[in-house]
Amino acid sequence: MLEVHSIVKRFGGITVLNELSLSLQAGSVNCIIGPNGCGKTTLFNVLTGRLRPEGGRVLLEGRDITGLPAWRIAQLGMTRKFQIPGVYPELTVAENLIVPLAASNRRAGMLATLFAKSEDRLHALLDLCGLEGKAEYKVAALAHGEKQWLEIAMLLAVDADLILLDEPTAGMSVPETQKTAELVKRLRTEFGKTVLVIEHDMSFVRALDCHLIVMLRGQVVREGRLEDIQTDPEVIAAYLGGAVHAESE
Ligand SMILES: Nc1ncnc2c1ncn2[C@@H]1O[C@H](COP(=O)(O)OP(=O)(O)OP(=O)(O)O)[C@@H](O)[C@H]1O
Repeated sequence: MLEVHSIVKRFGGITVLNELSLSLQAGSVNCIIGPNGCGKTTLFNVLTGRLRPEGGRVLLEGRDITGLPAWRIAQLGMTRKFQIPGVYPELTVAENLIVPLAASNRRAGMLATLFAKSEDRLHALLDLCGLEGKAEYKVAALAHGEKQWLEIAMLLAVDADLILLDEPTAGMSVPETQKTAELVKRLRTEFGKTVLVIEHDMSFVRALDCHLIVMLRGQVVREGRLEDIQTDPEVIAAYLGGAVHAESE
């Protein structure tokens, strides 16, 4: 699905991404972990076209997308959630989903059947984000966690193949965090999506039970399952020690 080759990104004299490489299998869930400032969000900005790298290449399903504008990369099938919910607070839950549904149907040239087809998809999306009973609520009235789930469903509505989530559980309670992990897993199991998540919350990482990518100083230093990498001395020193400690507090 995604191949990243030797990406370099500098800000002034500081190299934030230092020949970073990684690849994602289609239909997999992956989680990037790493200490503050190691370049996780910068990587997302490069992948999605918000930042142009000084070196390296990004291939999406074999196609070179390096340096393309963000709107074009979104059109080609990569979509992204920021930390803060990107929802329309003055619209209802259903309306928030209809906007991206309409956009994706129009792209697919299905304007004539837009409403008939969207009805089924709308219900599937409401079910995914657990908001079927609140379809007519104004989004401004939702809890923080509900807004985050709604936005994940909005990403699914545009039908991109690769979904990037930047700290989707930030500001969530423990039950909300667990529910988010279940939702993210469903993106793969029910919808066949490839998912790349940045996350600090180790209870979420455990619940997600997925392929982990450990970043340190702008590079990928380890990959694997949590049980394999959590015993790695470099990972413990760099990140997991502090995170596991934070979880137990
Ligand atoms: N636009 C920018 N201009 C200058 N420096 C930047 C810019 N964006 C990020 N940086 C710097 O690059 C480094 C990596 O930042 P980045 O946000 O990618 O890290 P991160 O791993 O996502 O951190 P966190 O876990 O705290 O979100 C930091 O030192 C940050 O200050």
